[in-house]
Amino acid sequence: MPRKQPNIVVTGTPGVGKTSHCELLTSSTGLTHLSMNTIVKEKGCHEGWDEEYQSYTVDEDKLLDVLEDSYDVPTTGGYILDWHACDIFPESWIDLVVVLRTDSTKLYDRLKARKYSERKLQENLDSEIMEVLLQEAREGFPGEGMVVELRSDEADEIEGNVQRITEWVSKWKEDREVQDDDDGD
Ligand SMILES: Nc1ncnc2c1ncn2[C@@H]1O[C@H](COP(=O)(O)OP(=O)(O)OP(=O)(O)O)[C@@H](O)[C@H]1O
Repeated sequence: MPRKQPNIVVTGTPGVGKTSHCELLTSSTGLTHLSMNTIVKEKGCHEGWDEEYQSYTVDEDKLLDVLEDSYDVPTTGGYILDWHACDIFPESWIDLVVVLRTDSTKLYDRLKARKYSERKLQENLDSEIMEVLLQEAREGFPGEGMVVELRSDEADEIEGNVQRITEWVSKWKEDREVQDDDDGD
């Protein structure tokens, strides 16, 4: 059975604005925000805390099992998956990948405000400058129009991005309804 609602991945380097976008998208689209950071922590999808990186070492297989078994992500749809990586998600689960991008000086300020270590800060800045997540998204989701790159430098850009994604969701649903009607004929 095809999904009645789409699944969207919102990805990007830490600090780029994923949470800020997802919170607004939840109310404008009616989709459910699933933060992988929260699920990893709450459902124990990890192999412990890494002191050096100040983050959990994620058990990706367990995380995918939880998304499938507890949330029915691939079959019911209707989720916004918020994660700083996208290559763990099977292509068949996902309808759109949004890669948020930001200027490195702005990212520096945002991560500095979080008191990231110099090493972690530099690694994330390098990742943003090298477009690591954009490449990952394009390789993992090669289908036409699957990956959208959006700027998240200024606060007022968030609203425009949210509007654009919300319009995409409406169109996706309309197209499915037309298809269902055609199949019913
Ligand atoms: N487009 C933007 N313009 C100005 N400030 C922004 C923008 N997007 C996010 N911020 C600010 O940057 C900080 C980080 O944003 P946010 O938590 O949404 O990032 P994130 O990508 O979800 O990070 P993480 O991956 O660590 O969860 C917040 O203080 C937020 O207010």
